[in-house]
Amino acid sequence: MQDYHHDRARALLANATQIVTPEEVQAAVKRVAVQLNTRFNAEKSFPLVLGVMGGAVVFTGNLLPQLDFPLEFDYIHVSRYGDADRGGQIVWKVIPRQDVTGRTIVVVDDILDEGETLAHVKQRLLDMGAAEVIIAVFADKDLKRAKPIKADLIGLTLPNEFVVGFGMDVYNYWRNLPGLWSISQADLSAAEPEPEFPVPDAKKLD
Ligand SMILES: O=P(O)(O)OC[C@H]1O[C@H](OP(=O)(O)OP(=O)(O)O)[C@H](O)[C@@H]1O
Ligand code: HPA
Repeated sequence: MQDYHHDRARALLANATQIVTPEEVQAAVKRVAVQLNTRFNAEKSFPLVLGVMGGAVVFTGNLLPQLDFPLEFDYIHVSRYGDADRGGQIVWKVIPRQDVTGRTIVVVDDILDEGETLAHVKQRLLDMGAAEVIIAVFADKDLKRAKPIKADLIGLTLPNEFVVGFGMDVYNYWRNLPGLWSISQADLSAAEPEPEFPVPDAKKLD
């Protein structure tokens, strides 16, 4: 079992391509930190920063020590991809625990992909009475189509590929990489499996 996961994780990475270096990752985190500092040092507020677990764990851990204004931190836990490489139902594992009524909330997440997760999170916080919800993402995936939500702060823009590293996983592997890697299309579940036996011609089945 351990061997299986070890070998599978290594094989996925061996087929992957590095698209962002660790240095570029750190520069992106800094860009988001500078923008948040500029904004929150200019106003006397006390935002609640909410990391969206689990993907945001690395971005949040790198970002928080670079923020230099008073804030409160907590996390929420929402998942839409689970163990898959395609989004499905949104599952809340930890809901907001603070009273968010009237507060400015900064939601921190690793990636805005189709935008379903963060659109849902933002709406839930507004429904709970938050005054303002600011979305800060490490990465925004360029899908070349409209999304249900736009991030207010973006560290970097990624191509429309399935990416791992800096908190992002494929099948729960490789959240720990300091740079970003694009997983080979052939390794994703959308890839057509080779038929084991010749597939009968549909016309001959009537
Ligand atoms: O924009 P979307 O298409 O909705 O996808 C973005 C979400 O997907 C990932 O979470 P995931 O559901 O994989 O859970 P995880 O954070 O535990 O990896 C990521 O952390 C975002 O929260
Ligand atoms: O490209 C991705 N990689 C990892 N997790 C994700 N969740 C949404 N998109 C992605």
